[in-house]
Amino acid sequence: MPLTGEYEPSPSKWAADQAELIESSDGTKGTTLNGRPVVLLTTRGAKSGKLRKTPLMRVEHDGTYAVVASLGGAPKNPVWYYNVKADPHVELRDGQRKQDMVAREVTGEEKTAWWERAVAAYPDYAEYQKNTDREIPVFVLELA
Ligand SMILES: C[C@H](OP(=O)(O)OC[C@@H](O)[C@@H](O)[C@@H](O)Cn1c2nc(=O)[nH]c(=O)c-2cc2ccc(O)cc21)C(=O)N[C@@H](CCC(=O)N[C@@H](CCC(=O)O)C(=O)O)C(=O)O
Repeated sequence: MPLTGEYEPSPSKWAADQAELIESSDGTKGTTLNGRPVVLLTTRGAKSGKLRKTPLMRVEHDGTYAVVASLGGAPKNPVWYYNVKADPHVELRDGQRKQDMVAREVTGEEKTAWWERAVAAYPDYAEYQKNTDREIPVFVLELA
């Protein structure tokens, strides 16, 4: 069931602009960062109930996606992490394809495997993790 509701752009201009470019071009523009593919995650705000759209690096393996709550290695999780914990029903846009998904935070060996895939997709994640004591969370997205 697709997420419906009022969209509230991110106050982070660069993210909001990229989200807007991806959506307004039906996923044909704005889908890279530093030459690496970017996807768009729609979550439901845990307090406002509004739709939030968050560009994230594309991490995919055998048809399954993961998203990484890196926030550049900041000491705290991004807000969208808490939205997903509160309501795991998300929408993932990868280019022109949008899918309703259920997000599940991974731990242990599963996390280790997905972390390797994430770093392969976007090597900066390894740097971010080095720069913070926070263990950067990873969600696997499964078809709803
Ligand atoms: C700025 C903040 O955003 P955030 O959810 O913390 O997410 C921060 C970043 O992760 C986000 O900007 C990402 O898009 C940044 N980012 C990546 N961020 C990542 O964490 N990982 C990535 O791989 C990544 C890649 C990426 C690629 C391109 C790009 O343009 C941005 C990229 C935000 O939106 N804050 C809002 C609140 C949003 C919200 O969800 N509010 C909740 C309530 C929250 C609460 O108060 O409990 C609600 O609506 O109910 C605000 O301050 O008003």
